[in-house]
Amino acid sequence: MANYEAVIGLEVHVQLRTRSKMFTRVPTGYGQPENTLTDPTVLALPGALPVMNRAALDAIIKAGLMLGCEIAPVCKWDRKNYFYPDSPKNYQISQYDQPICLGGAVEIELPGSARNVMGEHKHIPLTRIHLEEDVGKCTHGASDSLVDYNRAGTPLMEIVSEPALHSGEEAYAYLTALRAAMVQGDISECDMEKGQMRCDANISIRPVGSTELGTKVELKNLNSISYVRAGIDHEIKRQIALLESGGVIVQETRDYDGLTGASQSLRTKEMAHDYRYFPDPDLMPVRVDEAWKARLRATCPELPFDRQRRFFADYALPYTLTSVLVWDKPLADYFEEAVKLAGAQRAQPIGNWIVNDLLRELKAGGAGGAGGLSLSEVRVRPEHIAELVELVESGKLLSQAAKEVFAEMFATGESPAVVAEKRGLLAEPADASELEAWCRAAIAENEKAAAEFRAGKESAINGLKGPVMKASRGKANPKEVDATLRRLLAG
Ligand SMILES: Nc1ncnc2c1ncn2[C@@H]1O[C@H](COP(=O)(O)OP(=O)(O)OP(=O)(O)O)[C@@H](O)[C@H]1O
Ligand SMILES: [Mg+2]
Ligand SMILES: [Mg+2]
Repeated sequence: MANYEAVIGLEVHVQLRTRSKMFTRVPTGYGQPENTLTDPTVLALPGALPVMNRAALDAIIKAGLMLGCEIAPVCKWDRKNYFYPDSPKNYQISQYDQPICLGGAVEIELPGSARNVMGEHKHIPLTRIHLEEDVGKCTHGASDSLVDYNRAGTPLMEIVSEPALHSGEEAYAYLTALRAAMVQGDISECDMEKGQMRCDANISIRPVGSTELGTKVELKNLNSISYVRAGIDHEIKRQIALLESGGVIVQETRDYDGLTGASQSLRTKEMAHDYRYFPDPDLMPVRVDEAWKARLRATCPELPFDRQRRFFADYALPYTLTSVLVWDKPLADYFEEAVKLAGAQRAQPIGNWIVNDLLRELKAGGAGGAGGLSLSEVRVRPEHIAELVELVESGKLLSQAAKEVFAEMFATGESPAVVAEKRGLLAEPADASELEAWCRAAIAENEKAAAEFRAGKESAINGLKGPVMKASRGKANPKEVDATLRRLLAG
């Protein structure tokens, strides 16, 4: 049995988050009554002419810059001709041989050996990104079909990867990274359930070691990232089984059903469309100069993996924290705001409070338990987290008390110092002579621990802290206890 390698290229369609459509002022939208977001241009009534939406061009140029594409100095519009009711014009305005973005790459991370271990990174090269208009939506009933043109004319970009992915897992990682970049760049919300991001997967297999590409099968209607992963893995198995049993792979488009996990042929190569592309005579080519690019480059956010590398370098933050923070831009911004206030040396406890405690409360929806709050609705601000960490680090708040303070602060939005004061949770500044007396007593009563510590067993000091804390009824400042014990033990 030969060993096969899978080769996968993805075509990803992303709706741009513009207020109006690609070639007319009609607003874009989802969930409105059918055929209300239309006008003569959307409906292709005689005499209607397209006018380009600058915001859509801005968005695709920004996307291209974020992904390291070359922005073509000149690009043009072409008509992709086909006859189907989802397009009243009988063609779709797209870009054929002169797309706006060329090259570039999507950086991906594969799963690590464990959840808390960083996985391998790869750069998946892009072929191109072009701009086109979305089409309408057909709903087929038993005896008739209905068409809704609300979606028609929505700015849509198509991101085409090189055939450089090799498994469903890699495709999953690619789509995750791409979606995060587009969401963080405010280019699209990429909600796959609303069709704002859609993916076609082209899949072939070849014997390991071969450099030629095999015959590709295109999978359509993959409407979640998990379905893409499952659909690809299913198709790879199907192709291998077919070749192993002496069959041949035919170039075709298949439909994958994420619910049943089965696929069926939609059309084969013989039935493929001939789109008769030609330049659209109603639209001028687009020239993108340096100033336009520079203006958009200034708006590009740091990509998640770049931010993660900076978090490692600047804050020595562990992977378990960075891998949660960087995928959520508002959360990572919140973290950095708190760090700015409390100092980089406190980044780790700040990260812990945010990733563990704040996120848990957000998921639970706060004290009311309504479930699912967003960061913008939360009353705890970064300065509160910074202050809380400072109180703990200075020894004024013990960790159990800090948890109580956090819960109350989350509920009321009061500052941690105010909450701690009000509830009498602050550690009392110990009288120095009293503290020293407690420490001397603890050393005298725990000769073994004291001797072990003096002999170099660092952890033995913990056996002495307990009695001191007990004597102080939990109010002593642990930092001061530690310092006093060390001074006495050294003397
Ligand atoms: N043999 C192959 N095996 C796997 N992937 C392939 C193979 N050949 C091409 N691809 C991938 O298929 C995709 C082709 O997309 P492209 O939009 O260029 O053409 P298309 O699918 O023919 O056109 P359309 O947009 O009409 O679907 C790319 O992502 C490319 O990497
Ligand atoms: Mg394509
Ligand atoms: Mg295709």
